Amino acid sequence: SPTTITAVDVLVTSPGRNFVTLRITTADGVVGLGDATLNGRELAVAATLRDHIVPLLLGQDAHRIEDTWQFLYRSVYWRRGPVTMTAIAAVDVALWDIKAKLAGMPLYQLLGGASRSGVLAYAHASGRDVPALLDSVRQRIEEGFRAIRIQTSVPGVRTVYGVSSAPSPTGRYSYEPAKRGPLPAEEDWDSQAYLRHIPGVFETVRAEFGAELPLLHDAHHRLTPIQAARLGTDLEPYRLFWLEDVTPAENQEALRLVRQHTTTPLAIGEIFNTVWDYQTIIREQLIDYVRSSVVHAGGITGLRRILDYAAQYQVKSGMHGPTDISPVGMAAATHLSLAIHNFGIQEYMQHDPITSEVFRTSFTFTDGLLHPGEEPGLGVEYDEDAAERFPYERAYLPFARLADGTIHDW
Ligand SMILES: O=NC(=O)[C@@H](O)[C@H](O)[C@H](O)CO
Ligand SMILES: [Co+2]
Repeated sequence: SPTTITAVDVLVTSPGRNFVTLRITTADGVVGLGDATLNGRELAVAATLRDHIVPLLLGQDAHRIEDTWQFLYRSVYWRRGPVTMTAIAAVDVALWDIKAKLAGMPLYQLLGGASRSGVLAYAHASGRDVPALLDSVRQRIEEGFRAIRIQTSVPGVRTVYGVSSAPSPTGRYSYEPAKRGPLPAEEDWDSQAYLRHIPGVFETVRAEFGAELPLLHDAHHRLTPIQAARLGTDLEPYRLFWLEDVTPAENQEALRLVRQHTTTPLAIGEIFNTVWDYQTIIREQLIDYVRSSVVHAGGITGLRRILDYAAQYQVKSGMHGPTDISPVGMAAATHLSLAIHNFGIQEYMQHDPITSEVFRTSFTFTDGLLHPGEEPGLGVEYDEDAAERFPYERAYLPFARLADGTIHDW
């Protein structure tokens, strides 16, 4: 039939950073794109797709999104996990792209239409010291952002998460955590120094920018539950929009202790990939925002189900949107963020301009709001010739050790 899948290509390219893209083509020549990028383990997903999933897709009907999702989720047998769920996500998003193109409408219309005029985005501001941080906040405000994540260095800690060491070629200070090279970079960490330092940083930022500007902060899994409770309490006077990944959450019950101590809103889950990772923390309302992106949580089909579950408990979306989510993933997120009712906020780190030589997007960022645009489907084109100019180079996320050498969460 015209919607039979006749080609499935796994495309690896590195315009500014590594990306994996799945391209599905039907008999009548309709093309769908899915983002399959898993930062630091890109080739694991590429191999899962190329060696195991592509043979299952050829000859199938591209219209059957739900059945394909259930087939891939259950027939793999070894359920869940970032590699499997990212591979399933790429298939899912590519099929939604095709279906929306066949329907002649932008994907958000197929998901129920717009529930708001635009998608509130937040940007990253960072600085090795507070003056540089304040400049970075000013720059983001000038770019039109209405919500800003604050990350800065910590006295006594040589390196630290979220702070770019030098401007990118475009002068943009966006922070690309993965470093190209044969081995991952080792970073140091000191939770007590961090806990002593951060409240004063927000005191200064609030004094400089006032009480209204929505401020976010990412603790990046580094605190114990009681330390997380301490930080959440100390930050209450600064009324954060959210405090993210405040403690590792494989043990979802750990958030009970944090919740008992603080009213600072909590966001968790960018490294989660199914609703089961969230079941306790959503049902017990231990978090306020679900951080999963479309790319790592089983696609539109997977993430929409997590967010519908979250909506029953007044928990909202806060989709992950770093540079290691490709423009395809960002477009999918923007469509879903526009359509769902329980939208919270959308992370938007802005890719290095070189990325747009491969990915041509039609989503817009205007006056602090993203909009997916009116192109049929996702609204993204992939330039395969350009992609070949940027060969893959292995890159790793850093890891952290404490002063005595003990491995710590990065
Ligand atoms: O909230 N954003 C983050 O935590 C990111 O910077 C993640 O460390 C990277 O995207 C992992 O690839
Ligand atoms: Co984060």
